[in-house]
Amino acid sequence: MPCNELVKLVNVVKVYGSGETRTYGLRGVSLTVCSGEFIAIMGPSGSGKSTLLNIIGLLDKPTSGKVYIDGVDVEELSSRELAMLRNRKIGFVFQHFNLISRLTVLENIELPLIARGVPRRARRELAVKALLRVGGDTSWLAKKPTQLSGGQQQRVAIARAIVGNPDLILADEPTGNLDRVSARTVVKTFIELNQAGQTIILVTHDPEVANCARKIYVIRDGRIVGKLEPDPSKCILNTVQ
Ligand SMILES: Nc1ncnc2c1ncn2[C@@H]1O[C@H](COP(=O)(O)OP(=O)(O)OP(=O)(O)O)[C@@H](O)[C@H]1O
Repeated sequence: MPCNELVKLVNVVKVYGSGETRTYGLRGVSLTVCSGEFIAIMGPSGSGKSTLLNIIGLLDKPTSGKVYIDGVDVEELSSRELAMLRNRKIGFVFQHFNLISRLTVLENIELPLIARGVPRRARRELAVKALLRVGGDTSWLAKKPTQLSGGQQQRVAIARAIVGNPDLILADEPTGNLDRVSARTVVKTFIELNQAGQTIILVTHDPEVANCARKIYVIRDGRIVGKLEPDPSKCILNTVQ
């Protein structure tokens, strides 16, 4: 199948600090992600997984190297254009959900649409649709995030990530804070989104989550050091009853 290059990194290096505190986040990563892929990134603590995801997600800039999103060289963009590209193309899911506690579930899900100027009624419709798509319930809409369980909060966070129909979902340890049953539900949601055509890049420590992806990259000490073939029989959907 031809590859529509949604993400392309060329020799990306990220250095934090300077002088004695100089630390390498990434030491030269080249990576192409085609539309429709579902990639897991695994590696030990401090290997550069979050740095990589933040650079792909345009939350951070490389020290050197190139980042292209859907063919656009992001270095050429103003900060406003960058924010617009991020808003339209990328949805984020985090380990700690990162929902805003003083807003309701509905308001949290609507956030990416507010930045785009979508009118209120259309926002609500899209938010409800996104919530139902991830297995959520409309009775959650008026609640505050803390009134929900961890697994439910993560579903709300996924709804927020997909509400604007982004090309790419980036998930940083999305099951890291969940019990096994909730983790399973969240992974099932990602699989369904991917089967519907969504591109997903997911960082995880958990082999039972990585084995649900269609490709696994291993990162160590700031470099992609290998690619593993996922074993679906060891995917959490097939191991947790
Ligand atoms: N803001 C920062 N300032 C200085 N060093 C940083 C910063 N962010 C990351 N690093 C360093 O960069 C390296 C890669 O960190 P990163 O958080 O990307 O790893 P990780 O694989 O996501 O780790 P974990 O699994 O523990 O979350 C580590 O040595 C880390 O200490």
